[in-house]
Amino acid sequence: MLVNGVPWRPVQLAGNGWAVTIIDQTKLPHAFETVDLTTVEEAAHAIRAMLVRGAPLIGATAAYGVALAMRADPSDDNLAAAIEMLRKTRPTAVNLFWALERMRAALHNRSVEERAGAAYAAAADLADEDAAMNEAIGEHGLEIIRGIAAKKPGETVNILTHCNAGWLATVDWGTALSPIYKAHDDGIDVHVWVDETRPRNQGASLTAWELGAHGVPLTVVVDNAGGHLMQHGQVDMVITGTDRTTRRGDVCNKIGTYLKALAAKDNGVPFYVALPGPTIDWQVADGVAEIPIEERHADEVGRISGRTESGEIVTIDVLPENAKAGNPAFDVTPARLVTGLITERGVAPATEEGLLSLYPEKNNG
Ligand SMILES: CSC[C@@H](O)[C@@H](O)C(=O)COP(=O)(O)O
Repeated sequence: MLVNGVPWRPVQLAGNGWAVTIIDQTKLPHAFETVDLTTVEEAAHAIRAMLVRGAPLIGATAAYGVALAMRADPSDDNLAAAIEMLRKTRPTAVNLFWALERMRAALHNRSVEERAGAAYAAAADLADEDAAMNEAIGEHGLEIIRGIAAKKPGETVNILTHCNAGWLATVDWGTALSPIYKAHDDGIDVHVWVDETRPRNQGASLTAWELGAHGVPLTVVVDNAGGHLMQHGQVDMVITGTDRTTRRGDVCNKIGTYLKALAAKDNGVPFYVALPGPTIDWQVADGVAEIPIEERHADEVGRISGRTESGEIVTIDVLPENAKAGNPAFDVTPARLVTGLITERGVAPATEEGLLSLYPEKNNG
């Protein structure tokens, strides 16, 4: 996507051809700052501290982290150590583990002389594939939006989304936002309700920033507004991303997604989830019982950052002293609440049969 007319990916090779440039997403929307990662430790820190975030982007950054490690020391021991370090950064997005296993498979048979070059090539392939998959998700999702638009000619299509599943969360296009970009570019009158997405405000800070930069009309709402908007006919569909989708179609996404799905069910609003194939964890069936949910630091709940009128970025406390805060970062929406899964291969019902119809090579039963 373009930033001030310049094409950007949230992870890309630096001008020197070997460092890895990321956008520091903790600074958005107030400042667009980039950071050059030069070591695997820096890549691990960027994922853990959420300078980069979003399931596909976490995977792509980890892949480049392995490349940085191989440039420094291409030994077997260092390959294993780099993968182990990166595996521990965040527990929920399965794209991280998928990307690391793909890097291991691409490199374990390579000689140490070949490893660094092969690692950069494998990371670049993975990144390009992510961008292509997300663009395809956009095309399939566009058909759904077209269908809704056709039923209300001359009226706005109102779409609610949670967290940030746009181009900032991927290598390009995004997952949930990709169909919205396609619809907007196609001339469909779309408007997006953007959940602010406490505690880190990925909706208010990132989704609003990137949709706004592309000219897509949006309104930021507090996380609890969605049910009310749906009751009053102001939401035509919900689209979210996912960090891990089980083989039977349960979806794990940013905390609060489940409540939106319940409200959508109660109000007859279609609830779609957009994802590339690597976000499916074929080993897992029951998302509630089996997906590890990241518990993040209580400070994310107890503090809020923002910009003062004078332009200074400040962090303030919002809790009484000594109040305990809990911070589960994701929740699981059971498949029965999901209208459809929008993938790069098409749209499937959220069932094992539905997913296997799109990914028949995963059918080993
Ligand atoms: C295309 S991104 C899908 C998900 O990763 C996204 O919706 C999300 O929940 C991101 O969470 P985050 O904690 O910001 O990494």
